[in-house]
Amino acid sequence: MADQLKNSLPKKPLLEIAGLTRRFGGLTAVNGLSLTVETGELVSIIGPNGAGKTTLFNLISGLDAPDAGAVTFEGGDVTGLSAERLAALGLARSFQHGRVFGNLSVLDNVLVGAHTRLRAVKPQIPLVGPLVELALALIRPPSVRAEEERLRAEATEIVRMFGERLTPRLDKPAHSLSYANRRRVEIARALALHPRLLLLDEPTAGMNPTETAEMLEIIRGLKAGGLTILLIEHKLDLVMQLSDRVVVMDHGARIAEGPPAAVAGDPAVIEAYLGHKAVGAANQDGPNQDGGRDAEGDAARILVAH
Ligand SMILES: Nc1ncnc2c1ncn2[C@@H]1O[C@H](COP(=O)(O)OP(=O)(O)OP(=O)(O)O)[C@@H](O)[C@H]1O
Repeated sequence: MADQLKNSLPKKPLLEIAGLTRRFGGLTAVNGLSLTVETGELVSIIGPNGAGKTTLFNLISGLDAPDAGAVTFEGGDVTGLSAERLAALGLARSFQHGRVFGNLSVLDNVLVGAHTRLRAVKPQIPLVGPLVELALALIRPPSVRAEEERLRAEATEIVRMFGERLTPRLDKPAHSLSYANRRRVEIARALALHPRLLLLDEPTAGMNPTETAEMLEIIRGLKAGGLTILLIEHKLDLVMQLSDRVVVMDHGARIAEGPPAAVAGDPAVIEAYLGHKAVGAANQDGPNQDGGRDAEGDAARILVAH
């Protein structure tokens, strides 16, 4: 009976953003944005350079606080919570330029994610708690050793998802890895948190077509496993293949939303990309000078071709 009642109630979205706003001086980077993500969905956020996508991620993941609006995660208000608290609640993210602990090995980077998760679920005893933890770390009783072994096995398993790219490098320091591999490590670390929601900020930036295709398969696998994903991605062919829904931002606001094919054919979306492309071409210091890539030009071509 209780189950029947539960099933008949309207399902709450996993993530709900309402009227989110962030200003930097006179610039409104995110402007009254509202958005929902349902459990199991893969929603992509696209938009030209400077549209406000990363700022939006920073607001959702607790790296920055909004000037107005609210973020609700699993039905609870999480607006303004710290990134660490949010990670403990199951909200993990990767960064646009990849952030790893350079001096730690691949495995230890991933273990950081697992430990963050464990710290969150363990009861914290005020004052004596840290002393008990220190004592356990020094004495390493069998129960602690067994838990460490279990975590290492789990972290190794996560790294194996990235195949020959990462598995032979388990013990290598992260600073010795290629850029693409550092990005993979970062995603592996986020997965070790056992996230309920994974935020991926341009996971294929700086990757060649082969690496991009590999990452597409990894994200596809995560989605097939039921993980809810919010993705920022400039490579629109990847967005078109992966997304259940696409949200298009420009100047901090949502200008379109819908299934990939519908969004691709939306004249406002094409205009936003082509407009930025024209500005970028006319201005040598413009946003298209980002690492020499021409993502907006590529995006505009894909949209027009659709
Ligand atoms: N800390 C900050 N201080 C001042 N302005 C900022 C700050 N962070 C972002 N901005 C500005 O806010 C706007 C949105 O930036 P944001 O990085 O969110 O865009 P984006 O859509 O992620 O762009 P890209 O695709 O190039 O990564 C830009 O004009 C940017 O210059």
